[in-house]
Amino acid sequence: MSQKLTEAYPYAFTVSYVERARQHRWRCSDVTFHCSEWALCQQWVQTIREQLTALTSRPKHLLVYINPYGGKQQGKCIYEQKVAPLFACASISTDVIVTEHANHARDHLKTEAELKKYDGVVCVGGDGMFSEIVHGLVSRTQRDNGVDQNSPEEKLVPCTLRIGIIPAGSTDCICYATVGINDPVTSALHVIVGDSQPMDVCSVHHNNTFLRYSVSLLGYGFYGDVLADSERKRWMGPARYDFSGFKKFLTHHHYEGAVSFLPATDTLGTPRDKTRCRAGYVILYAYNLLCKYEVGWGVVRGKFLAINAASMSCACPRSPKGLSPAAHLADGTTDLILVRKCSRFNFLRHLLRHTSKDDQFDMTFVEVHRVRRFRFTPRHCQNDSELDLRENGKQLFSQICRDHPACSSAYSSWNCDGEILPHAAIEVGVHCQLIKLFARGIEEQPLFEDLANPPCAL
Ligand SMILES: Nc1ncnc2c1ncn2[C@@H]1O[C@H](COP(=O)(O)OP(=O)(O)OP(=O)(O)O)[C@@H](O)[C@H]1O
Ligand SMILES: CCCCCCCCCCCCC/C=C/[C@@H](O)[C@H](CO)NC(C)=O
Ligand SMILES: [Ca+2]
Repeated sequence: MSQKLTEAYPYAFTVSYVERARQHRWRCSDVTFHCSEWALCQQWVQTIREQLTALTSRPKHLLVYINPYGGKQQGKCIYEQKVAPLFACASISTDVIVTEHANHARDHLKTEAELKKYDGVVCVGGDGMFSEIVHGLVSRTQRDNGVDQNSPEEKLVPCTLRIGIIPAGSTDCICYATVGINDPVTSALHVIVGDSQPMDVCSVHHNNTFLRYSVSLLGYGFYGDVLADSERKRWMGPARYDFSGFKKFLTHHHYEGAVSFLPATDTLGTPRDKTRCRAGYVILYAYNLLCKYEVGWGVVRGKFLAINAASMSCACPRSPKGLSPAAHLADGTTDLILVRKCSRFNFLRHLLRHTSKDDQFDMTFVEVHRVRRFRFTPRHCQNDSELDLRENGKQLFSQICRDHPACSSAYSSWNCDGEILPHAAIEVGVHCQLIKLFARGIEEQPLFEDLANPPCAL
């Protein structure tokens, strides 16, 4: 809210508010009120300020990290031109750090940042930048609470600070799947009004050693290969995914192994539901504990083109309904999608269904399970020297071996939210609602917008 004293209207004040626009976009609008007397005008201004200050869910001081090299390298410009003026208008003060190298934000959060000073952390970038913030905050929280991240069975302590995402990346799938659009102004307004959306986080381990956290996609086979190839083509910007996607589609590699999983039989809903995760979805019973007892584990062995675990829909501009359209953001489960070896034609049909209304799971070579934990063991894991070399970190030799025609199709890599994991054999557990975002989930489009959604003052 701001107070304007112009000659034409000496007793006037202006209120800025959020207005809903098309396709989940939010915009900031102004309305100016005129008063007959100065004192009355002051009384209004003071009362509105008091009301706004009393809203404790709204952040007052934020720590902002900008990745100047994400997506089309517009992060700094997007923040300065579109977001900073809105934060200033809402009286939010900020400490801004423009990152100087990869993992700058993660390491700063993990060790240095004075987190007590802030009401939230905002990242300007893509899914990779968000992942840095998650790793920094989750690791810091576990360290501060004496929790050992290396134990796959450990119950992790939830983070208290909320995270805001100002989209400036290539895929922006986490922003898209939690807000409904990758639009910097909309995301800034969700931060300002103090929205809160809990979110699940998967921990990924290998041999009782912590590797990484994942919130969107863990993909072996097709999505792992696409990522590995596209990382070498970062100079192409977001188009690298299309190029590598086409290339890897033609390559058509399959990978052998066993997937064991603990089905989430006690939750409401399945991955084949027609219902979608939308704003206001309430979890009736949330698991924060990882299930210790290995009862009811299932095993699927075979040759796979893709093994995907989608902890959220993974909707993005490329695929507006996502890899698993009915997945939920905060139900403590991940949707395990197994695409068995099939013809190129059938795989193309499956991929194209991500972009249409048809069910991508309704195919004989695709199966999907909603799970709380899973493990993957590649077929040659026990005695294959290539894997031992990779897992010992001898990356150069491993790369030479992978490029050799005889070795090239034995193992893929895991795509973990856009980062490549160094191990093929992994164990994954879902930690229900470990983090919170400045978001509210995708809103249903109301029939009568004005009645259903009263405006919200900044
Ligand atoms: N200053 C920097 N220099 C180089 N790399 C950086 C810097 N800051 C962050 N990074 C790294 O850049 C990687 C990519 O960033 P980001 O996720 O923002 O964009 P993107 O990969 O284009 O988008 P998306 O992840 O949505 O596909 C991240 O993994 C992050 O660790
Ligand atoms: C030949 C036609 C192909 C059409 C295929 C459309 C399917 C697109 C599905 C995209 C899902 C993206 C899931 C998001 C993963 C992110 O974690 C990661 C990091 O940003 N992005 C990618 C591309 O790996
Ligand atoms: Ca989930």
